[in-house]
Amino acid sequence: MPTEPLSQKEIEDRLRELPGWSQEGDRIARTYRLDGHFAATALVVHIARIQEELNHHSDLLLGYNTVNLTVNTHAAGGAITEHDFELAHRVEAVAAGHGVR
Ligand SMILES: C[C@H](O)[C@H](O)[C@H]1CNC2=NC(N)=NC(=O)C2=N1
Repeated sequence: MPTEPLSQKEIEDRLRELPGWSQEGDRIARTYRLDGHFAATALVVHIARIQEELNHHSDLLLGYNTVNLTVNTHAAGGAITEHDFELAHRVEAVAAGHGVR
């Protein structure tokens, strides 16, 4: 998959396909709200497995019942690339199963 930086229009077009996701500076971001701390922690573990499989890793912030994910592509100098959106879609595909609100 290419690691070329996406243009601002490409980023905005792709974010429209990802309700709940937004651009925060040079990253794309999402916060999930779960039903308690253990559920939030379980989602973090699941995300970690996906990230290892993709070899693409976000920064995750675990709160009491929230998981905040922010990501960009280090290999592209911290730009937003297709890798970041691939991760976002993979996480979205499993998040509902964790009972996100
Ligand atoms: C060597 C290894 O493939 C790279 O460091 C991978 C690991 N995880 C990564 N994660 C992110 N967010 N960006 C990268 O460029 C990246 N590269």
